[in-house]
Amino acid sequence: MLTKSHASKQAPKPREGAGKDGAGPAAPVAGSHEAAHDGHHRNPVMPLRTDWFDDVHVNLSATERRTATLTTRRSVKKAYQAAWLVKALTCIDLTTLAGDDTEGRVRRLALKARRPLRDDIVAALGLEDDPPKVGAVCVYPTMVAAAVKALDGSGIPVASVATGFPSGLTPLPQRLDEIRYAVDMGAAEIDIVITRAHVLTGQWQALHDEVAAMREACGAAHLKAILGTGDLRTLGNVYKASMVAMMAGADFIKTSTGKEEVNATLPVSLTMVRALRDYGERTGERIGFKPAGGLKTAKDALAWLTLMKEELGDRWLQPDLFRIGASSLLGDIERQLEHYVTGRYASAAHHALA
Ligand SMILES: O=C[C@H](O)COP(=O)(O)O
Repeated sequence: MLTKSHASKQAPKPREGAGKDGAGPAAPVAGSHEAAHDGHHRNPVMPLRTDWFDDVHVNLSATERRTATLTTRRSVKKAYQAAWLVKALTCIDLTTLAGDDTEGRVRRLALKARRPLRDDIVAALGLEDDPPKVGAVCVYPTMVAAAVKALDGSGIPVASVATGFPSGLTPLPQRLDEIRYAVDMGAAEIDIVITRAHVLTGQWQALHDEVAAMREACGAAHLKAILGTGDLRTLGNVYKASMVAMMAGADFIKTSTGKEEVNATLPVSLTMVRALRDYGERTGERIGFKPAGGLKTAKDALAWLTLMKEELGDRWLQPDLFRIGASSLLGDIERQLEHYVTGRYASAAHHALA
């Protein structure tokens, strides 16, 4: 599905200052040994290397065939499904990004983030000693302060969208200011949106410069780069935009805003995950992946967990490298877990929030 003129199977050694093919240094230009305030390693910025993707072509039908098997094969056996669903829950970026958001809604979401499962379900699963919580709460910049306050002491980070989300079409200085505002308010993660026009017109240096500037504005906060894949037209563009975002220091690459006509799909996700794997092979960096937008069912969560496990291995099933961005996924996961422990389904209204 991905073809390159050079042999992609030759897995290069992790970076120690030199690029894979010896054609030039892959050394970082900033922050090589940086850690975020939570102690996690940061992906350093490296110069743009278009030769890493110039000759990459992504075969759409092969990609679709590969992803079709993810949902038909029984990769996750029934007995393990409950454990996988709990795992998925810990990787959710519990999100509210609506025009009618209020601080009250954000506080209710934070309560749900702290205790995403009812106590009786937690007890029946034998998880009382270490009850699960979600990966992060994701909100608009003006809601960050309320979210930080409501999550105080929980260890759950607040993620903020920024940079003129969802279109990203406000002037760059304002977009950078928006990042700094969200960080000042206490956001530990910033979900930026890229300028899709840079991808559609092949302006890779402009895209690199933009994301690198955003990363600098993030300071110690992690940068998650939303590609808006539904706007990018081809899987080749998705691969290239993923590569450039990672070169510019993105700690995570994320599919969608949830506001495009087409949001997270498995073929797009496979393409991004392959880019992430190729980038890791060339540089030694572990980049996170966040599918987002339109993911609503436990079945969706299992499909994406299977993708991560099969393509990248168990290390990418942890919230520091995998998140699912969703405003309405938690309810179905809770419903399925309730069914697992009680043998019956409650009505959806019982799991109305998130
Ligand atoms: O970043 C997360 C997305 O905005 C969530 O999209 P969703 O509302 O379709 O779940």
